[in-house]
Amino acid sequence: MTIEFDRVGKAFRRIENPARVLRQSLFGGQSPETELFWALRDVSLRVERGEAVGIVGCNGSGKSTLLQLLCGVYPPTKGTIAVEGRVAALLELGAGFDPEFSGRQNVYMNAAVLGMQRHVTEQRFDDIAAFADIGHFIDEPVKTYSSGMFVRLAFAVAIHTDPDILVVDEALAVGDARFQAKCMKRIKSLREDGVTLFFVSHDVSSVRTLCDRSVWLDRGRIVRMGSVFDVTAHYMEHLFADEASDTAQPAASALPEGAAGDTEAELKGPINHWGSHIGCIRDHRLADAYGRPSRVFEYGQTMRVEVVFRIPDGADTEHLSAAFSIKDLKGTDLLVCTTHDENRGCFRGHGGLVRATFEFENRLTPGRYLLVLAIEDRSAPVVQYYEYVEGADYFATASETVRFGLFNLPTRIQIDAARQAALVTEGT
Ligand SMILES: Nc1ncnc2c1ncn2[C@@H]1O[C@H](COP(=O)(O)OP(=O)(O)OP(=O)(O)O)[C@@H](O)[C@H]1O
Repeated sequence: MTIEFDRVGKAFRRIENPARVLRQSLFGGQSPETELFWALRDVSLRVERGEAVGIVGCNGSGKSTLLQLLCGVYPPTKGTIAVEGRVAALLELGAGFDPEFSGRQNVYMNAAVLGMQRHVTEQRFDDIAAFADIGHFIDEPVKTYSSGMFVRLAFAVAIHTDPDILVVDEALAVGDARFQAKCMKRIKSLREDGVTLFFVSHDVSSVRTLCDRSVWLDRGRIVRMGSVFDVTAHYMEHLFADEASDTAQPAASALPEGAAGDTEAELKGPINHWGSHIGCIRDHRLADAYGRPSRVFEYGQTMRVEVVFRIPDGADTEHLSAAFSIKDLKGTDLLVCTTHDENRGCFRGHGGLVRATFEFENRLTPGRYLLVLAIEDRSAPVVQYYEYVEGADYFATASETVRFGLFNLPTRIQIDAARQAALVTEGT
């Protein structure tokens, strides 16, 4: 066991009437009334060494409070928290850095706070500076840094202090794409070394990439906890249901908690199913080039996705779109195809039932995948769903030879003798 939260609650005292504080400071009188606000309630959670837990939830749901309790920033109001191991945290920007000192001085101070001895920091300083990659700014006062530089340095220190538990709160969102990718890579390699990860992000796909478990918080309570795919799918369903029009009826999910597990038996039925016209998708099929239904496809084989749907009453057929996507079992979209983007207005003049057939060469490397089907209204920049089914079907791909990557593009390859070691651009 690395971390255990047992019926943890955290309350903050909030001033009920801020105007009264001002009045009291100006004119004296009765001190302002405060109320207890429970930012977290009854949170029980057990995390084993090496697990990666992604915390999701709307603004104010208690995610940061949970991380701060974990890092010991303040004690819980109720319940107990046990943490075994050294915690390195990237909480809010600025935490742990002194703006008046240079980056270099801050590295030493910050590493010391994180429990590293000075000679170890000395040995690692060049690696830290190289990872942060902020050039001469390393010797400038931190107050002159951009928020991106700040995160770079803070992250560089945190990952070089041999943490047992790494806690990352949104911070990566500040860095540029290259730095984010570098951090993701580094977090993954720390995970392989057995580091426990707590990760808060509004970006569900990075939670899915980095974490195997997830906790969804809402108004301080755990709504759902379990495999990352299952929890984030329900969380997204909730978000979309909120955003969709009032007529949208989120459907009860057909799959129980933990459905994103790995056995075939668990992968039946949709994980996520919602929309304003649920039921407009009448049938679908995965098939080979001859229309024979199949759920196993060879690499390079032609695959078909066939869908029959009823055009929703009153739908604007100019902007109606049928779409499918293929996801890996972590929920990453590997390919997405919509009639709107490929063949806009193709349903013009159609009414009643329509069949859409998508045919493509399977370039997915061996593995298991899920099919998402959607009937969309693309008249506005934000896609509205008449029906969305994540996990409409599941299939596997196979290959006689080893294939790397997620999927490969048809590539023309040419090999010939090179006359010199450099490539020369024609006509220059
Ligand atoms: N020190 C504090 N004093 C009073 N209230 C607080 C304090 N810290 C947090 N809160 C309140 O607790 C609730 C949960 O806050 P928290 O920052 O944990 O949410 P969050 O899920 O991290 O939100 P976000 O996604 O916006 O970062 C919020 O309503 C917040 O206003």
